[in-house]
Amino acid sequence: MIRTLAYGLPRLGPNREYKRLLEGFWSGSISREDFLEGLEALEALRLATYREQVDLYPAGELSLYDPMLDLAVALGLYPLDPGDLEGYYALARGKEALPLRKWFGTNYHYLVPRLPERPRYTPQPGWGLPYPVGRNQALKEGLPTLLGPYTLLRMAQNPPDRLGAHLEALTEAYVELVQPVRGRTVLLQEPALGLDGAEEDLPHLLAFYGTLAQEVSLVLLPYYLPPAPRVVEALATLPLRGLGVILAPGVSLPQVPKGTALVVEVVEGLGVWRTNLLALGEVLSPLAETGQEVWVAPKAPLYHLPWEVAEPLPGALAGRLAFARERLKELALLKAILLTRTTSQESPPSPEEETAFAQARAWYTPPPPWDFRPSPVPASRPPREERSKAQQNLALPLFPTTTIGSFPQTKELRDFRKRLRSRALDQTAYWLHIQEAIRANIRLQEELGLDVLVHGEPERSDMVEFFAERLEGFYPTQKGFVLSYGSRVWRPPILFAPPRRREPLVLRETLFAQSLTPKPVKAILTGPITLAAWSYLPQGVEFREAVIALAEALREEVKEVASHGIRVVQVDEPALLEKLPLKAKERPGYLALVGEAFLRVVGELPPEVQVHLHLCYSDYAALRPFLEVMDPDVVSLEGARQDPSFLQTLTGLSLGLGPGAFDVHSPLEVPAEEILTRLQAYLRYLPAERLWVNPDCGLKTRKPEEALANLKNMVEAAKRLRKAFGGSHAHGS
Ligand code: MET
Ligand SMILES: [Zn+2]
Repeated sequence: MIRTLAYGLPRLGPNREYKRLLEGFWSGSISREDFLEGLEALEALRLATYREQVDLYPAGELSLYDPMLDLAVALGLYPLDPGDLEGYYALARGKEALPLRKWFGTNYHYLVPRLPERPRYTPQPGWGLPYPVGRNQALKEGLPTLLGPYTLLRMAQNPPDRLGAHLEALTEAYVELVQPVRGRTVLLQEPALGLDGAEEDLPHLLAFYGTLAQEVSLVLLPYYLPPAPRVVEALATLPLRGLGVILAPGVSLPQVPKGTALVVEVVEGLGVWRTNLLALGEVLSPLAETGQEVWVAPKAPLYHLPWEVAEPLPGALAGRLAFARERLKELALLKAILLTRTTSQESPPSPEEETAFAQARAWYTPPPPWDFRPSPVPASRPPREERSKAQQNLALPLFPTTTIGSFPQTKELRDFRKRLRSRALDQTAYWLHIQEAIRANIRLQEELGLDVLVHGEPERSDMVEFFAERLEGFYPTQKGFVLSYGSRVWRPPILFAPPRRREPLVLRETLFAQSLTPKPVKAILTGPITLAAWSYLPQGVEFREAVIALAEALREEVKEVASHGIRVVQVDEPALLEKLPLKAKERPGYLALVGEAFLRVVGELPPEVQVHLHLCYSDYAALRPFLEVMDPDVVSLEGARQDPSFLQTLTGLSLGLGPGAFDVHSPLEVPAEEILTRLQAYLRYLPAERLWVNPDCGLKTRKPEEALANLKNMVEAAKRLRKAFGGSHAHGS
């Protein structure tokens, strides 16, 4: 028997309904009743969309904010009364909110729950299965679904050293959770089974799943990363209703007991290219012919894709993309192909079969070749002493002050951009407005007395989308929104051909800014790792290849910028550490790639050009080797919210370091006194001549008056610090 299973259809909805509902409810413009009704309608639409194309799909999947939070609440980690939406949202946003973290290397952020010290879990009535939204429908249709205990334990703020006791307690709790749907088929989502270390935890896991499988018909679904072969083999011995296996090169499908369906995960959930269904049919039909029950499914939940392809596409992309809804269609088509292959080998194909094959054939076109040959990797930059010496002509004081790039974006600016898009404003008029904004930013920075200036990035809607708009080979979508966290959405651009500069990327804006001031202005570029990480990659092209090609495009820009006399270049790589591979054996290769890509971008710059690297919040424990291979002159970090002791891991590196004078995510004013204390704390870990003074990220999301107040205080703090160090002698090393 062949069936289709899908999961994770975007809760955002076809027209960002989810965002509107959440934000309306939070702001008070949508009443509680209307809010819940709206969510129910959205869930009904999602179910109808599934139903139209696939056989099996989850019910009650529509989270109120985040599925991990739902699970944490259902298990009583944060006791809430039934229906206490205010309490729920207090955990998701606001002062006491749980921290956010990236989810399995994707761009979705989940709320990171805290496990109880003692393994005790008490399911909360009203928050478990069926979940608050889609409650009525969930009892009639679809598979009730839960995130599994292993994913909870591995992804928590405080993963336990030994899982045994927690898994034992969770067994009881999950058994209680599934009582309302006892005997039904339940979909347990366990992406963490693909992480390193799952093998060691197997005995406890087998006990857990084995027990739960006595209560419900259990479908166990790992996704994103293929679990180790030994893990798959062991899981295949359990009396499950279904076991998910990610089809990947080198993965062999396990033997499962009679009565267990193999959930073969075959279509992409993280990429946007249509699937070669005929080729897949060839691979799967021998399995289907054995009589094995097969369910075809995606390799990842579908919410990392936009809802559907809903805009006219340029020629190179037309007929080649599949977003979430198209993935459902692919599963249906694949099923049709498999059915005809297994039933009618002997007899001539029926008209239906012919249609299925014809459709599958027309569905897919092979990708054009990735026509890109990188130039040789440049030799490493001149030694640091030579660079430091050459950079003394920047004439920077001790504790140089700077910002990370973006200045507050006003509504006016956003309106100008909208009007440019709709052609109500022409390029020339738009450029005049941008110049106006740059002029104001430069004037402000000079008045404040900052040392290294920026143009303020008024022309950028988003640090990736902006570059995608200016590089050939990228398609920045109009309507391809996906959820980032909560109600926040973004539009990942699609890289479909080797990126080439169609026009200068940052040159015009940077030179204009530099023309207004004698102080050095930084040219600021989003780095190749981040551009690749926050885009959909070309079909059949590895992350590595995309990164190298992007680095090459940036290299040209950087050279041009320097040849026009710009003396400081900053590469922004906020995605650097979040892209650190989840599997330890892939990390050395990644480190090498990061080093090579950075060198390709800045390696040919003369020693007098100062190279800055900016990184956002991440786990800095892993940072040091990256700074060693990248070897920037200055690095700025998003560290203002961390304990300064995180710098311990970076002592002895001979580069300028700006760990962050204040947190840009808070609207609060930080007094100069407090900033000074923070800077002094940093000086416990690094020598004075290395400390840079800067906000910990861009100021784009702040109100102008908030940014101004804190920048003023920051410059004041730097001045006082210099005084304490006996005046402002030149910066050097
Ligand atoms: C998320 S990192 C942002 C860096 C960028 N240059 C900015 O200042 O906004
Ligand atoms: Zn940042």
